[in-house]
Amino acid sequence: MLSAVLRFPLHRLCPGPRSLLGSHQAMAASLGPKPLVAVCQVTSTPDKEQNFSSCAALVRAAARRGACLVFLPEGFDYIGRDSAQTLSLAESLDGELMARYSTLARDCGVWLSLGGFHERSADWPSTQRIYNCHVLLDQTGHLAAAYRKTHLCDVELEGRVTMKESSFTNPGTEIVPPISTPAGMLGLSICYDLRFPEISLALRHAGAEILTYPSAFTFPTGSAHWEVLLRARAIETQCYVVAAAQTGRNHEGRVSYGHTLVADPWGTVVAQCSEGPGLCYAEIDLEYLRRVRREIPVQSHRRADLYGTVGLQAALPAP
Ligand SMILES: O=C(O)CNC(=O)[C@H](CS)NC(=O)CCC(=O)C(=O)O
Repeated sequence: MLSAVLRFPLHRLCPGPRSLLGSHQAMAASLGPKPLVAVCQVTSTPDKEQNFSSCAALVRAAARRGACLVFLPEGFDYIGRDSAQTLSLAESLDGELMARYSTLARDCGVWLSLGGFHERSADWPSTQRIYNCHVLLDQTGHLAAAYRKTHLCDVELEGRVTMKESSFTNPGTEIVPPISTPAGMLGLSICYDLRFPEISLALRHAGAEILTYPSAFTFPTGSAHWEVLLRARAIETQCYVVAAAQTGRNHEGRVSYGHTLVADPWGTVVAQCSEGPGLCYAEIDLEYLRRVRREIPVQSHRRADLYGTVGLQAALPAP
């Protein structure tokens, strides 16, 4: 049976991947419509089945609107009540849940950024810890990239927030070079990584045009830091910044800050979700990005002779 989404012209607003289009100049000359991205805000719970239905409904709605790349937040698969439950629900990248997302990407013909999948890897039997893995699927459902969160959130705000991600998660050991997507070159990070400008600069040096921070921020830290940090990363790197977020009550003991947003390379918030689960959309204008970079060429004004080469030493190839 044909699913409902197939009745809609899915690729109306989506040019093909950069690699198929050739150089930046060819892209600029192509005068096609600007790629549209969709950013999802959800309230994941420990119920994986329910979370999948909610996320899939948002992805289908985004595909109907013509988005070519859809972003889901950290913990899109589930948010566990405690670390024991979080560990017990985790799957591998070739498990059942990823297979369902792969089918979803293929059926809808969209790329999926699945931030913060709880991944059981080959070292699970020995470490009994998981990875916090940002999975990127292409529009045929194939794995385009996987980045494992490198900065783990071990934070204690006295009497308010206790997070000890390292007690159940192994840190990732590498940064992943930006990936060519139909919306632009995409650099992958996750949540707490947002606090480290070094990784954003490393991705920028390696050619990123869009940085993404799928997140599950706490309320006290989110209300003080979320938008400021996201806009700062956008301004410093002159990239689009896309941040899908968990919102609301995930379970009895946890509330997430929400405020899913997209900032453009000038730092302007160009899309934002309101309260509760939902979607926001943004056009990615790479002509505008290039203008911002031309007008304020910070990248060529850096004084590595004075303060070293933050981000440049990363083991990433230059574009
Ligand atoms: O554990 C899961 O299931 C999903 N992962 C998370 O919720 C992670 C680790 S506990 N949360 C953050 O990194 C919040 C960062 C934050 O709030 C800040 O930097 O202020």
